[in-house]
Amino acid sequence: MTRFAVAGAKGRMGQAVIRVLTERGFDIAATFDKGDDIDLTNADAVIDFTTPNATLAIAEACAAAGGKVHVIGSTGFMPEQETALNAYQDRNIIIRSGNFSLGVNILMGLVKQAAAKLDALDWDIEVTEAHHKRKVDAPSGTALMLGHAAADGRGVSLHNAKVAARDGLTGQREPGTIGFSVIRGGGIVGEHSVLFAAEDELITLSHSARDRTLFARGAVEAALYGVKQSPGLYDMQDVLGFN
Ligand SMILES: NC(=O)C1=CN([C@@H]2O[C@H](COP(=O)(O)OP(=O)(O)OC[C@H]3O[C@@H](n4cnc5c(N)ncnc54)[C@H](OP(=O)(O)O)[C@@H]3O)[C@@H](O)[C@H]2O)C=CC1
Ligand SMILES: O=C(O)C1=N[C@H](C(=O)O)C[C@H](O)C1
Repeated sequence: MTRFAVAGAKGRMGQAVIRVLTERGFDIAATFDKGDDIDLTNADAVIDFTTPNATLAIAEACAAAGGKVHVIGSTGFMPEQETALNAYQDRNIIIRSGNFSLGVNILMGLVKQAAAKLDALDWDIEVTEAHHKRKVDAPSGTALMLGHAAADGRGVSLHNAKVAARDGLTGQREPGTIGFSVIRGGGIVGEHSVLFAAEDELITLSHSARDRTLFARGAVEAALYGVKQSPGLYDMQDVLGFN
């Protein structure tokens, strides 16, 4: 039976993961938080919802322990942190997603399809996300995944198309850009929508998360998929068989 370690165990997601593992009767070999030793000796897979810096330290610990399944839910990585993390794919089985829910992973396909069909000169794309007041990164990992799906559909790079902030005398909307808006408040678990706007009609594709347990369930499924894979970089689309 797969033996799990849980990183960020006292956090909102860490607690949800421990609940799901306990309900399903899995062996929790280790739990750790900030300041604790990362001992992965007795674990096959670590589920990690922490911070980018912590995730890099955990990737190193996985590699030092001979290569482990590293399920990464942490968001807010800077480009250089992404590069550093990707370097571990030769040694670890990395399964990383900004959102482990089934719904968001289906939404990504729908967004890509719509973006491919709607002419960039006539249809503007705007991604909106809302989260609880304690979230520290923006736009959310999910919003960025949806932005990438839209950009892929259009055959452009999100890096070039992204407009993440508007304030003051912004000038008119640049055709072909993909805009992001961010709301933070209260206890919102996670709301995402992608608006396709033409002069006379609008399409909105959206997802609403009502409970963190759904992310935790997805992460556990990702780990169970990971123990059957070779070292490499995977995402939730692979786990769900969508790739
Ligand atoms: N991909 C997905 O489906 C989802 C991703 N997330 C992402 O997961 C991350 C965590 O979210 P959430 O649980 O709400 O955040 P929390 O702040 O509640 O939890 C993060 C936990 O990580 C701990 N931590 C910080 N540094 C380290 C370290 N070096 N080693 C081990 N543990 C550490 C924190 O401890 P301390 O408080 O002491 O600093 C805290 O317990 C965020 O990036 C969020 O965006 C969230 C939900 C779903
Ligand atoms: O921080 C959160 O809470 C969440 N973070 C993820 C993200 O950045 O998209 C996933 C989910 O929306 C909740």
